[in-house]
Amino acid sequence: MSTILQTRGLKKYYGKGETEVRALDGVDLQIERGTFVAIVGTSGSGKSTLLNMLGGLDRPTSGKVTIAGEELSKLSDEQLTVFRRKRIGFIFQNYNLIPTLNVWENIIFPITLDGQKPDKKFIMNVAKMLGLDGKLDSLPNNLSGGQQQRVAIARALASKPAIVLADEPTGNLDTRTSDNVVGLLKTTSREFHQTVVMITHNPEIAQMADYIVRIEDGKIVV
Ligand SMILES: Nc1ncnc2c1ncn2[C@@H]1O[C@H](COP(=O)(O)OP(=O)(O)OP(=O)(O)O)[C@@H](O)[C@H]1O
Repeated sequence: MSTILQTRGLKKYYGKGETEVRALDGVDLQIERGTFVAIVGTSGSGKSTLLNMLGGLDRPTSGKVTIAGEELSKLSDEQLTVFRRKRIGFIFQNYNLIPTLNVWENIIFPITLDGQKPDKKFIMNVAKMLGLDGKLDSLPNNLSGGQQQRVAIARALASKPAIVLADEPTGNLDTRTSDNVVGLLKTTSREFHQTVVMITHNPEIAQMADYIVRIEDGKIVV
């Protein structure tokens, strides 16, 4: 196995002096290619901050994030945006689908934004695995929550990113749908050799991961 993602001495402090919040306080993390990792911890422990740093959505106060050999702090904002679009797929709790675009258009949206041609065969395969092949012409509003989240997963996988980052992807779903969605995410990541890092509050969902990373007060605890 090879390391796809690594952090060293990662810190993110918000504010200064008495109001300083140490959201991340020295995180050393190493994630191997193709693994499915759950990040757990109480509210305010630093999970979303960590995911934002891993995805290059925000810059750390100090420390390093290296993805596929690329150290993110060495990239300009513009380079980081391109790197993110090409190498990282994001899945959020509230799906973030575009209501005026149908399912297929939503799935390929980030690829077209990047000026690339979608790999139709690959995406159809992903859509099929996620049970969306009969829904490609539907608008998001006509889908259930679970179906909308599956569209968001297909969109995240469509550009074949090395890493998929998911922030509470099942937060708005009932237990059975959550199990299904995470099971599918696990299957697709295995099938397409993608690394998945997922935040969850739900211990049962966390148990579905290959590894669990627990974070407390901005630090990883074992
Ligand atoms: N932009 C910000 N400005 C100031 N403080 C922030 C900011 N973002 C997060 N924090 C603080 O950093 C700490 C970690 O927040 P974070 O959102 O990473 O926690 P979390 O574990 O994801 O929480 P939750 O499970 O509730 O989403 C919290 O104390 C939070 O209040």
